[in-house]
Amino acid sequence: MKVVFIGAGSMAEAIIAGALKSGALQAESTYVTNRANSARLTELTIQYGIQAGYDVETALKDADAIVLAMKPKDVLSGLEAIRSYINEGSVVISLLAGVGIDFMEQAIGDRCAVIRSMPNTSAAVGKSATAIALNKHVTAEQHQAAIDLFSAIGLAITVEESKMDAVTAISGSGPAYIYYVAEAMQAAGEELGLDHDTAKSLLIQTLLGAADMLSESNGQAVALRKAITSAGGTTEAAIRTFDEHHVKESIAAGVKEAAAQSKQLGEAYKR
Ligand SMILES: NC(=O)C1=CN([C@@H]2O[C@H](COP(=O)(O)OP(=O)(O)OC[C@H]3O[C@@H](n4cnc5c(N)ncnc54)[C@H](O)[C@@H]3O)[C@@H](O)[C@H]2O)C=CC1
Ligand SMILES: O=C(O)[C@@H]1CCC=N1
Repeated sequence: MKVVFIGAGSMAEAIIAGALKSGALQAESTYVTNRANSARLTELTIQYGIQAGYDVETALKDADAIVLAMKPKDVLSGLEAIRSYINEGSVVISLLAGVGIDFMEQAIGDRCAVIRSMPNTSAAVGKSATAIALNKHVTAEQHQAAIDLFSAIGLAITVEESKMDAVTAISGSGPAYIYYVAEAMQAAGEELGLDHDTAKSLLIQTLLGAADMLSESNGQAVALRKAITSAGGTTEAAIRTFDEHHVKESIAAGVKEAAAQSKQLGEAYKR
């Protein structure tokens, strides 16, 4: 499968790395281009053995899928670059936050498969949570190929496009919320007298273990928390303090604000 990435940033690299490793992509038929940074293209060629360069004709001709991997603000220049290579059999996969399917259809013509996706940066370690939304031209085969590509970098599910703001707020930005909690726990551990590395090792293993427990129990967060919380014990003291500070409500408010921001950013890319 010939796949061309328009944009050579961190999301493109994360997907390329995961998909090459899993065999969903082959180096000889994976192309990447960017706007200006040729050193970056050389770096990707050396690291992954993929095809990188500025010869758009070679890259885009007969491509099975074109992945838009630039920042949303550059979407029009990206769509303009690919427009003359699009035909009825093309598949355009967008990674761009907030850019609506109808916006892309208007720029390249409402004639080929367009798949809007929202991965996250954990793609770099094969653990993205990716949601995709499809336009009406996507065939069952193209849908499966997209699921296979994103499954190579983690979990891949299909949603209605109207859910993308919620998806972005939960899993697109989500890793950052966990890092935010990690920052606070690391700082508190050090204030309590642990050295930096000890606090870090304990914290990382605690997050990994909790994520595995949550996964194995099929998301039973409340039950898992209660199992740790002894009456009159330390966890109870912590949770009581969190509740006094309305931490749960604050997190929910933050997630909702992210969704509102996603919606607002998307207004500029709607037709
Ligand atoms: N970072 C994240 O957590 C997530 C990012 N995304 C989306 O992924 C996309 C890419 O993000 P990053 O990789 O962080 O961006 P980045 O800024 O690292 O890379 C963007 C690349 O696009 C290239 N580019 C821009 N216009 C171009 C054009 N017309 N033709 C060819 N190349 C062009 C730039 O040269 C650069 O190589 C964004 O749209 C973002 O919304 C999606 C999910 C999560
Ligand atoms: O913060 C952002 O806007 C992007 C979208 C999801 C993750 N990062």
